[in-house]
Amino acid sequence: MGTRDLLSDQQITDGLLTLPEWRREGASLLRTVQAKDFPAAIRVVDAVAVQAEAMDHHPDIDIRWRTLHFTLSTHSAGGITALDLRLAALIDTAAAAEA
Ligand SMILES: C[C@H](O)[C@H](O)[C@H]1CNC2=NC(N)=NC(=O)C2=N1
Repeated sequence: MGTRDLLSDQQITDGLLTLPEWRREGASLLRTVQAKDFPAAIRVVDAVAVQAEAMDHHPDIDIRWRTLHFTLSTHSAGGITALDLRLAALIDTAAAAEA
C-alpha cells in the first residue's frame, strides 16, 4: 500500500495510539501546540515547514499568538494517509524542542 492511500478507520485508530496529542476529526488529524511565546511558536512552524517541504506533504496551520492549530489531511486522497501520521510525529518532535 502506498503512503498516499487512504487509511481505514482501524489503521487510523492504531496509528493514533502512538500520537496521544492528536485527535481525529472526520478526514483530518488535529493538534494544538502551545509554545512559550510567539517567536517560539514561529520556530516550530519554521521547523515543520522544512520537514513538510522535504516530504512534499504540508499541514494547514492556524497561528494565534503562541498557540498553533495543526490540521493534517492528504488533499489528493481526500482523507488521512500514512503521510499524515508521519507528519504528525515530526510535528510532535518540533513542538517538543520548544516546550
Ligand atoms: C504536487 C505535490 O506533490 C502535491 O500538490 C502535494 C503537496 N503537498 C500536499 N500536502 C497535503 N497535505 N496533501 C496533498 O495532497 C499534497 N499534495
